[in-house]
Amino acid sequence: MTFHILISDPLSEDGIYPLRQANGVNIVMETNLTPEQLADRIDGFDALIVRSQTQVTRELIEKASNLKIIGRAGVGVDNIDLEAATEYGIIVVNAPDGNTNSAAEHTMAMIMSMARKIPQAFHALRNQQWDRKSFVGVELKNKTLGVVGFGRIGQEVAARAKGQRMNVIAYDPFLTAERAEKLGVDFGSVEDVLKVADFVTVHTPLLKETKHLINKQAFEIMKDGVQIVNCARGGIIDENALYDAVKSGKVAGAALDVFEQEPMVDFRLLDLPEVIATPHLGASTFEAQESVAVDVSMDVVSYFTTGTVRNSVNLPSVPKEIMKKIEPYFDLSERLGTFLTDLIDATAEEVTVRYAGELANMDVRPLTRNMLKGMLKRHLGKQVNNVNALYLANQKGIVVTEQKTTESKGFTNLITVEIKTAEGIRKAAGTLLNGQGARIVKVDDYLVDVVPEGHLLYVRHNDRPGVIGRVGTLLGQENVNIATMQVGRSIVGGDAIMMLSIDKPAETSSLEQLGNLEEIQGVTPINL
Ligand SMILES: NC(=O)c1ccc[n+]([C@@H]2O[C@H](COP(=O)([O-])OP(=O)(O)OC[C@H]3O[C@@H](n4cnc5c(N)ncnc54)[C@H](O)[C@@H]3O)[C@@H](O)[C@H]2O)c1
Ligand SMILES: O=C(O)[C@H](O)COP(=O)(O)O
Repeated sequence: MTFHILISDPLSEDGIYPLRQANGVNIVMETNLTPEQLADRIDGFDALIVRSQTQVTRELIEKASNLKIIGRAGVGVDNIDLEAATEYGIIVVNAPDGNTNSAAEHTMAMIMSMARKIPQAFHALRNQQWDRKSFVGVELKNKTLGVVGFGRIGQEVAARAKGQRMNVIAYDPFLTAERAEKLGVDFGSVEDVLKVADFVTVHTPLLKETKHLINKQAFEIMKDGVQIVNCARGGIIDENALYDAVKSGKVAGAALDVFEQEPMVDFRLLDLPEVIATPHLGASTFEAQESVAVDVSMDVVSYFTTGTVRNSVNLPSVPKEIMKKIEPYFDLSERLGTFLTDLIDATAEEVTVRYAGELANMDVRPLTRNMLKGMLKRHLGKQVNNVNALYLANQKGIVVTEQKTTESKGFTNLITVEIKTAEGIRKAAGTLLNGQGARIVKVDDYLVDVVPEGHLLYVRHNDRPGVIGRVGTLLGQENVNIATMQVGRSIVGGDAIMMLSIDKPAETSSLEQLGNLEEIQGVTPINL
């Protein structure tokens, strides 16, 4: 049987030698196809290998009736419709480590070029102007670099910036004080970073949460004369807001490798002399291209020879027999992870998952991974799945422990998730009720009975007469319909909680008003 592979973006020829050496493969390289031509060509291929340029849309996937694996020779998978790929049973693999170094080096090259106005000076010289006055730069030494997104590339950039004698302050939802100390950087909230940085560089994926993370308000809190870099993804910085901030003089320099639309169509930013740019070249080195092509080719070969892959972005690796028994708990596990993450406003350091009842006699590792997926997806987005969740948690320094006991306190099975942060331990327990689906039955030490889906509000309050009524009245006035309400308390007149299920997410202003009500200690929205 022949395995047909289409490579639709330029890949290093040296890097695809694992494909060339494999038996039974037919490799087609067509790197100039329009989306329409690609859609016409895709049927009949077993594998598609891309970089960031090919848009692997749902429409394309629906036309690809033989497609089994998509290889992304690079990190970002935002050009691939992962939901559609998963839905159609197509494995997506990427090459997460292969271009880290090149992207970090490019970021430093951009920072230094921007600080010393090298592209502008070169441009003038090319035009035969010997101008030494217009291009006075600033030193990096003793300046503060703010790194937003402290993953593989963010950390490599920080290490290089320290080599330039810069101070580094970073923000990442997974960065703890201990880890920051170990890596020799300061850390704080995203606002802390933006307020003190002389240079800001972003290294997050493009997610719903990071879209326009650097916007008008973010620019307002930055130092006057700040310089800003985006070598991660177009869209993390709001380009209109950046244009205004540069025009007003607030931002003294911007270095961009990536854009909201690629290939670029709106060149307005480049009219500004303070802006320098490259056309998405962060990973464009011989070394990185060879490395990502080798990684992704090896995974494609491994897939069609053994059925296994190393860097899956969407493949649940669960043995069939185990899957059948524990499958009903997959969704509950994931929701418990997301529920607790929404509840906690601090970085997870340790996670313990306790399985009680019949589950204690089974291999529940896939459930733990699913819970971690629920926990991590808020910040890592689509790249986290059942296969890579534990790896990613460990990479973030989170210690994960499973515990089992056959005693389940009245439930056939009970899954309790406990998350330890610098602020203490929070926990939630859930079960499947016979015929009635999933329930969260305990939050911290409060007994509840909550269906873990939709929009929830977790309200901490003092157990006093009239509080529940006031909450109901206010939400009514705000046109928020309460579907269900659960109340739990420690002792009469002591601390208590309300878990409300509401029909639509509450506006920030409604949450603020709720939080200001008498006897209310705090309100946390949870979206499952
Ligand atoms: N310009 C290029 O050619 C090029 C090359 C390689 C990678 N990239 C892009 O760089 C980005 C980072 O790549 P990586 O390999 O370091 O990924 P990574 O997954 O190792 O790191 C991303 C980090 O962002 C953090 N994060 C998520 N949401 C956040 C938020 N709201 N605020 C702050 N941090 C947040 C995550 O916790 C994670 O630690 C990706 O978007 C990738 O596609 C661009
Ligand atoms: O996410 C990535 O790996 C980079 O953006 C590189 O993209 P490229 O493969 O198109 O150079």
